[in-house]
Amino acid sequence: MSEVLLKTANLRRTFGGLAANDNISLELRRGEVHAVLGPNGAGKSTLINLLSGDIAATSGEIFYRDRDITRLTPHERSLIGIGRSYQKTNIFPGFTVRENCRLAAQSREPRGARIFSDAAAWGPYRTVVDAALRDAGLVDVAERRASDLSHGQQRQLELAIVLATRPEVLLLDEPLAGMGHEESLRMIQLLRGLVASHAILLVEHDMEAVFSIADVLTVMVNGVILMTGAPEQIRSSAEVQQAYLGSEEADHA
Ligand SMILES: Nc1ncnc2c1ncn2[C@@H]1O[C@H](COP(=O)(O)OP(=O)(O)OP(=O)(O)O)[C@@H](O)[C@H]1O
Repeated sequence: MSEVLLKTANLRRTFGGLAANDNISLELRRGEVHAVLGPNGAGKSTLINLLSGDIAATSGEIFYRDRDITRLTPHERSLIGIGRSYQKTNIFPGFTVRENCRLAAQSREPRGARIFSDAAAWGPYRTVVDAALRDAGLVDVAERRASDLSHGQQRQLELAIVLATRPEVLLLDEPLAGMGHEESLRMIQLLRGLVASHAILLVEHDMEAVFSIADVLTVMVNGVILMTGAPEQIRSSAEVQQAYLGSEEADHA
């Protein structure tokens, strides 16, 4: 089996009296897309926020390889190889696509070592920026201003910005949100190209896309894991049908 990069043990987060995540134990492996499904309010965003460090766990642990990272800040997690995208765009609109990636690449350096004003200091980032642009399908628009990109290209730039931080783990929060069919297919193709070298956690409402790309699915309901399994197991589970997929299909009927 492939290498476990990120693992949680009995992770819990409460907001007042509500357990938004409770007893969450899961593993993200290199070479796998692990999708997290669940109805609105199930706790998916809370889980991503806990893994990225944007919110603190109430109890439980998060391990990166064998290191306990439960108390690390988001920046510290980014430095060791955990990258996340946000539902809300994280782009500098007045900068070019390439400049956005350069800034992200530079953020990997310890704070004192950053020299934003010196363009020559960006040289060492060229390789990683070029790779991020290539892997996110943006080579042809690298010199365009981010604000001039289409919605789908801006979502690709979100991905490029994360890739420029050289992560091994990608935490992707609704990367297909607001995309048309063609744009979604393009993004799925790009994600497929990244799987071999990364562990990918995907929160996404587009079921067709999720089932077309996920190797493992975790279904959450009311803050807890209902089931984790391969796509065919999830699809054929009566429990999952009842708790989630059935109601989703009914919603879209
Ligand atoms: N900052 C917060 N303060 C209080 N309650 C919160 C906070 N963040 C999330 N919650 C609550 O925790 C529960 C889980 O929310 P979460 O956003 O993680 O669900 P979700 O599965 O991502 O939903 P959606 O699919 O709608 O994005 C919800 O009941 C939500 O209202």
